[in-house]
Amino acid sequence: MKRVGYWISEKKSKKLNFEDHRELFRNAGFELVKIDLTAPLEQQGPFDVIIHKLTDYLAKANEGYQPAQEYIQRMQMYVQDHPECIMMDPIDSLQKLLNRNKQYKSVLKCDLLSQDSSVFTPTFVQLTTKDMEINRKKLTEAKVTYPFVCKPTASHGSRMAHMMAIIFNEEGLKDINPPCVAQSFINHNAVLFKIFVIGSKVFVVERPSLKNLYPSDQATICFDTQEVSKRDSTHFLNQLDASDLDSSPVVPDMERLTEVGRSIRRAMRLDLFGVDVIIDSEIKSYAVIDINSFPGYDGIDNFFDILIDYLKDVTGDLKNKIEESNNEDSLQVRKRLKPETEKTDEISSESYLNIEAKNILVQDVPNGLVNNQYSFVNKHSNTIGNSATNGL
Ligand SMILES: O=P(O)(O)O[C@@H]1[C@@H](O)[C@H](OP(=O)(O)O)[C@@H](OP(=O)(O)O)[C@@H](O)[C@H]1OP(=O)(O)O
Ligand SMILES: Nc1ncnc2c1ncn2[C@@H]1O[C@H](COP(=O)(O)OP(=O)(O)O)[C@@H](O)[C@H]1O
Ligand SMILES: [Mg+2]
Repeated sequence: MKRVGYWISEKKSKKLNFEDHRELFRNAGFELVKIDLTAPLEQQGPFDVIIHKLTDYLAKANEGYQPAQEYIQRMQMYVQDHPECIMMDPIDSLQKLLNRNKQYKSVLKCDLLSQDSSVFTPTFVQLTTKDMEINRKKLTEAKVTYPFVCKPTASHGSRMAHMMAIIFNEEGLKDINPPCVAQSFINHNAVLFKIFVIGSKVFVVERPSLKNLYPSDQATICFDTQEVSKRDSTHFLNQLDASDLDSSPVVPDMERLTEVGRSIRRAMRLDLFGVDVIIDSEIKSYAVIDINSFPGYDGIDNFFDILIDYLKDVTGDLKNKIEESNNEDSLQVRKRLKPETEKTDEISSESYLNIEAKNILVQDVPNGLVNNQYSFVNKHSNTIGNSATNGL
């Protein structure tokens, strides 16, 4: 029996019904061990794999909160002392997510952004003062355009991380609340695509998003992101204006969305994460606007089966390769091996798109070729039918 150490918050554990899946893990040969971060890890191990969402503690540790620093250090020491233990989403990778400025800079380094001109991250700049002149200059230099979204620099660690403002004009610069990242607003017909990644598997779920917005003399709008992009959000900002209702519906290129997930995985060395992507309603380019560690996977019904398959992958073939290697520090070898496994896995990976929260759309990409025929699996009736891309 392989031992899987895990640490996620109580809230997340309940949301995912994590504990109810112990039996499923056991039947697959994995014993789930809940990690107690307040106690030494050596006595709680050994762990073959560790899965976690430590972003909030890491944010607190960065702020100097001592208990959180101890928890993070405990985890890091364990992984350092046990190179045979595979830690998903290493702390260094999480650090890049916690600060939106660093996060967007990391996205810019993704190979996909240099290879595919239709994938981008909207222009952004970090603002650290309320001084309107300084901010005006920085925004101009960074080519940030009106309207823009002001996002707290810290992406995790408190409710404030999700309180944002949309600034429409120069007068609105007085509403900037530093430290924040200002990012050009991209009109996307109020449709958000959440890419959910579980190792080499990539899923896409459609969500409501913000309506199209234009530069104007209107006052700054403040909003809580948790109210606008959930499956059932019905915020006034989700309702497209009548003049935008006619614009053509956004049809996602599943292969491109899948590649966004893979490319970010390669660049940021993450295993369990989500990417928020919007498609520019004018030029149809794909904008990466947010990366989340261990998201809710809402809409991925068989999340645990897929996670278990991934655990089998990383504790099976990959681990054998690591153990066979005695030339180098095995942790280093593991780090270099990850992209290799990814390449072979790519052939078998599938993408799922949840349409109107009822249908799961399965895209077949045989041998990496894009196939325009999709199969809808209705979750309620289990019936299967076919539809072409433009039938969405
Ligand atoms: O489930 P958690 O741990 O509260 O984290 C949520 C979660 O990642 C959520 O993603 P999703 O499940 O809705 O895809 C994130 O939503 P957004 O991408 O819409 O912001 C939340 O931000 C996460 O909360 P937190 O920032 O506390 O990690
Ligand atoms: N640059 C942008 N252009 C248009 N809409 C955006 C942009 N950035 C964010 N949004 C909207 O705001 C929501 C929250 O932004 P996001 O960066 O994902 O914050 P959070 O980390 O709180 O999820 C998104 O789901 C999307 O609806
Ligand atoms: Mg988001």
